[in-house]
Amino acid sequence: MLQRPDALVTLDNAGIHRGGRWLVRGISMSVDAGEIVTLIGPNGSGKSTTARMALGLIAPDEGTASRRRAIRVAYVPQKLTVDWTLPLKVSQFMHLTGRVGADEAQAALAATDATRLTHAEVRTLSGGEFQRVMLARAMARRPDLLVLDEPVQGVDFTGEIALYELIGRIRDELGCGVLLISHDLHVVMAATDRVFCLNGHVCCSGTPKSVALSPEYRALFGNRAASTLAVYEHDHDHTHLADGRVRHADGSITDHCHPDDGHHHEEPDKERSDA
Ligand SMILES: Nc1ncnc2c1ncn2[C@@H]1O[C@H](COP(=O)(O)OP(=O)(O)OP(=O)(O)O)[C@@H](O)[C@H]1O
Repeated sequence: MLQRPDALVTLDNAGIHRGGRWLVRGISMSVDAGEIVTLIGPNGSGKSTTARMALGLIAPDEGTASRRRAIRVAYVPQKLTVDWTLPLKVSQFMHLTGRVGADEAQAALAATDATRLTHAEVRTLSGGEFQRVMLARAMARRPDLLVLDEPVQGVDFTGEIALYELIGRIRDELGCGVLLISHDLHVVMAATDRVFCLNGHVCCSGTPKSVALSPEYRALFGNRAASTLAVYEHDHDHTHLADGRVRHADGSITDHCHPDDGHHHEEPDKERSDA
């Protein structure tokens, strides 16, 4: 794969092998500065594993993972291991790990519309409020790369739209690259520049331009929502077997998927056909 000059992070044919099987394999992707990239795929398809490789938390057993030098990364994981029985105010939580100035913390809370939560107990926050605080905390570190694992988990649909808009604004303000992860995200905001669909490998990738908006959506959220939502749809035409082999639509079984498997019906972004 050609190294993209603006790439913050690049995975090239990267794979992770654990417990006698490949969790992901042949992953080639990158995130550029100022770009929002979304990983979608079913449970266990390797989204978090891929993100962890991109972050450098785990090293690929095959292929390479490279990051731009001196890159600042903020990672909002799917689960946080914090003892919520301890009283902890949002203001304290903002400074829990890493060096964040009081002004930066306040500015980030303001940017995520969470100023009024500054003195709230973290354990009393609603799902959407907590996500805003998590985003503020990540934003306050002024990262070059922001990695968000399931940022809309537990957030209602209207809140989901607002959060995606917020992530877009953070990208605009910081000029950072954003890697979003969602376990079955059919709805990706229009501001998502590229989508990679994983299923142990990159099934397909490209711009989320296969828009399929239902009239119900428009009725529910209005034109503003309609303009920010896109549905990225495709069909899988092969199945990954437990032993790592692949069963194809015609019933044949091979060791690997092939480029002509038919995953690639989504027109890849011509300039970015690096998947
Ligand atoms: N350290 C490990 N050892 C063995 N298997 C692992 C390890 N880490 C993850 N896995 C397995 O790898 C697969 C991919 O996991 P991963 O968390 O990357 O998937 P995901 O797409 O993020 O899933 P979800 O949508 O459920 O969060 C799963 O089957 C998981 O059980």
